[in-house]
This record gives sequence, structure tokens and C-alpha cells, in this order.
Amino acid sequence: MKLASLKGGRDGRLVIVSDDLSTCVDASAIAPTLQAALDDWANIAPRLEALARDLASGAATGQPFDQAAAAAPLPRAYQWADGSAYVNHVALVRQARGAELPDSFWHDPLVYQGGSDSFLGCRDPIMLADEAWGCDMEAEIVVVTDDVPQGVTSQDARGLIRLVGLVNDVSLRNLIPGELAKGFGFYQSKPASALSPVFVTPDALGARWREGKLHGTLSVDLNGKPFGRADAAVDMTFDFGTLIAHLAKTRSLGAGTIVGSGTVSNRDAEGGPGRPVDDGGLGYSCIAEERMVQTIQRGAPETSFLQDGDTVRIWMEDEQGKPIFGIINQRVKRLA
Ligand SMILES: O=C(O)/C=C/C(=O)CC(=O)CC(=O)O
Repeated sequence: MKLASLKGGRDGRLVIVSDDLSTCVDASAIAPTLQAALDDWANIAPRLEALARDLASGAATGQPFDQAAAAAPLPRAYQWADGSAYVNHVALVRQARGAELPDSFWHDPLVYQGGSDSFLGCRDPIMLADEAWGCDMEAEIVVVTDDVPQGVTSQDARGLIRLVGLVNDVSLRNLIPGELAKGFGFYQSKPASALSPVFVTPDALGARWREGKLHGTLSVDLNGKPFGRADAAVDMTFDFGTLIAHLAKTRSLGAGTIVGSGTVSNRDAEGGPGRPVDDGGLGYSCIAEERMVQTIQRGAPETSFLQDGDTVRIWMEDEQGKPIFGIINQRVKRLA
């Protein structure tokens, strides 16, 4: 089942979207918002599934689904906890700012809590006040949990994942070093993130969803050119079950918690940090990685961070080449 929230009010209006994303049907008579559905998932989900079957069979009349009219599936959420499960990414961004990579990062997940009071829709602009802040995209996978009990095992946590989607976890690279040095973690360096227009239940992902990971190429284009083609399941050191168990070690998690994978990042076939797509590699899911590789190879970064007017496109295709979660397609806009 695929779910979205059409823009309207603070929390949007819940719709069920057809598999091919062409049509949707209002589900607000069952649950007005996605959060309301998650709050009572065991009872609500079977009713939503029945409506999804009616949409697929034609028994329910759909309307055209316009991704541009979609808010984030959860326009605001009780919690957004972003992991950093691709240690290749952490190694490169740390190298870029001269910070060490502790060995513990290979067995103890790194997580921060991001702002969840306003997620951007998939076509909302990235409002940037100052290009000197070093604006970067980070293409990631997210899952949404049901209620998670404190102390859950990673195996049980996998069974509490209700939805899967994509995020652009926008980062301001040049604010990060000073902010992390203060000791309380990210705040100003993590502006609003954008979510994919559609979230999908794990069962509807078939074989792409296994062992707590999403399998498939996460495509990232920068200004219309291929920039990243990494596989989301490859080099993911911590699966989502492990990330959730880490989050719930000392407290329970409320239904609707969004958990991020961290920037998807693959090493290249020779074990190196990766090559650009136009050089035959899998590219990068953020600009900071490419800049670091350029610095290693040629002594200085060449690719600019995001400027006014730049566009970022993030999506994952199914076997027929159709976007599974819709497309995040954002333009950077100077904040006047
Ligand atoms: O350590 C840094 O300089 C920056 C790290 C990130 O941006 C981490 C993050 O958001 C999680 C991730 O994408 O892996």
C-alpha cells in the first residue's frame, strides 16, 4: 500500500495512492491524517488496505495524483531520528573537516535528533539565506515506526516498521564544524528536510525490503545530471532494526517516529571512496563526499555546494523504471 498526504491544514489529508502513482483516493473517512492512522495502525491499516484494493480494482473512484500537490506524508512528526549507517559517508565527511573516525562507529550506531515540526513537501524549495553556509543534499532512506517498547531487540524492531520512504536531509556543511565543536550536536546546520511524496508499506516493496534494509539504486541528479547511483542496501553497516533498537535502548518510541538511514554511500569496486557517475562510478548522495574525493585526488574541492537556482532530484525506480516513492525534486531559492 502507498500512502500520501495532500496539502491542506498542518497535517495534510490522507490519501491512498495507486501502485503506479497515477491516481489516489481520499482516505480521510478512515483516518484524517497519516499520524492518526499510525496511532491506531492495527485497526486502521486493514481498512486502508481494503480501500487500496478497491482503488486497484476500480471499485473506488480515484482522482489524478499530482506529486506537486502532496505535502510530506508526515508534514510534522513527533520524532525524527537520523542515523549514520553508511560508515563510508561518515569517514569522508569527517576527513573533510579533519575529525577522526573512532573505531566504535563500526559497531555502535551514530544517531542525532533532527527537527520534525515541519517537513518539506517533495517540490518545496530549499530556502537558503546564505550560500556561504555550504548547502548540501543528503539522499537517504527513512522508515516510520509503530509504537516501539523500550529495550526492543533489533529483530523485533524490524516487525514494527510500518512505512518506508526517502528523505533529502539538507545540511549546511560550513556550519557543522563550529556547531559540533560546541558539543550539543546539530541544530542550525540541519534545516528542514524534505520527504518523498509517497511512503510505502514494507510488504508492498516485495523482495526489495529484506533484512531490515531497502535494496535498490537510490538515484540523485544535480542540476539535471546523474550525480548518485548508490545501492541503498550495500555498505549499510546497521540495518533499520539495529538503528531502532539503539534508539529504544533507554526509552520507548511513539508511533510515527521517523528513522533515517544516513546518507547512502557505497565504496567503489576496488574498496576506494567511490567515483563520479560520469567516470563510470556510482557517484555520491551528497556533494561533501565528491568534494572530499576531489581533495584527496587533486588537492582541492571542485564541485560547489548548492547555489540559488540549483536543483536536486532524488528517487528510486522499480523494475519497470517507475519511481516507487515518487520524486523529491527541489530547487534552491535565496531567502529574500
Ligand atoms: O560529521 C559531519 O560532518 C556530518 C555528518 C552528517 O551530515 C551526518 C548525517 O546527517 C548523517 C548521515 O548522513 O550519515
